[in-house]
Amino acid sequence: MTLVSVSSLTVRYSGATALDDVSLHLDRSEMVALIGANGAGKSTLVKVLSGLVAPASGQVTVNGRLAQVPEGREVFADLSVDDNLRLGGWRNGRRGRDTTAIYELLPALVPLRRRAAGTLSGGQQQMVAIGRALMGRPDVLVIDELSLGLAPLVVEALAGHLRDLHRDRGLTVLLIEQNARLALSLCSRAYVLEAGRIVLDGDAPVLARDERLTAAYLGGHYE
Ligand SMILES: Nc1ncnc2c1ncn2[C@@H]1O[C@H](COP(=O)(O)OP(=O)(O)OP(=O)(O)O)[C@@H](O)[C@H]1O
Repeated sequence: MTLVSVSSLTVRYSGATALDDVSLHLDRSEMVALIGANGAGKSTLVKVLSGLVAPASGQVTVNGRLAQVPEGREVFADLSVDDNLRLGGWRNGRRGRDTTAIYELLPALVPLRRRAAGTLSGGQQQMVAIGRALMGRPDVLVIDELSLGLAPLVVEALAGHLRDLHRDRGLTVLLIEQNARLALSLCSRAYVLEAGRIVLDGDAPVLARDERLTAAYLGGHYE
C-alpha cells in the first residue's frame, strides 16, 4: 500500500523554483532515502508533506499520520527528556499515550529522562527528536538530516536504532540526507534530488554503483 505519493510537484518561492516536477512514492514498511546537497530542495519537500508550504502545482497524498524529525532536531532545551516526549503525544489539545513504549523502543533514553534536553549531546537530542515523533504513532516517519553535525560513531548508533525500529516494527521511513553513504546503507531505495529535480532513483545497491552518484556524493566507488 502506498502511504506517500508525490506527483509532478512544483514549488516556487517568490518566483524561484525550489522543486520542479518531482514525483516519488513510499510504500508501507519501506525505508526510502531522498539524497541531495545543500539547496537541492529537500526541506521544501518536507514542508510540503507537513502542509507548511503549498505547491504551485502537482499532487501530494499522505495516507495516514506523518511525523517529522526536523532538521536540527529542535528539542525544547529547558524541558526534560520526558516532557519533550510527552509534547510529541499531544494532538488537538489532547494528551497522547504515555512514554513507556518509547523508552522500550529507545532504552538509551531511560537514564536521561529527567535531564534537560538542552544538556544532552547532539546524538542524544536526535534520539529524543525521534522518540518525540514516534509518540504520535505515525504511519510514516520523515527524518530531515539524521546525520547533521553528528560524529560518525553517533550516526552509526542512531542508524542501528532506526534499522531495529524498521525491522521489528515495520516503521515506514523517509530519510532525507546529504550523506549518501549512510542513506544507501540504511534504505532499500533512494531518490537523488539536484536543484529541485529528481535526477536518479532506484534500488540502493544499484545506485551505490552508479557512477553519477559515486562521483557526486561518494568521492569514488562505494563499497
Ligand atoms: N522561504 C524561502 N524563500 C525563498 N527561497 C527559499 C525559501 N526556502 C528555501 N528557498 C530556496 O529553495 C531552494 C531549496 O531549499 P531547501 O531548503 O528546500 O533545500 P535543502 O535541500 O533542504 O537544503 P539544505 O540541505 O541546505 O537544508 C534553495 O535554493 C533555497 O535557497
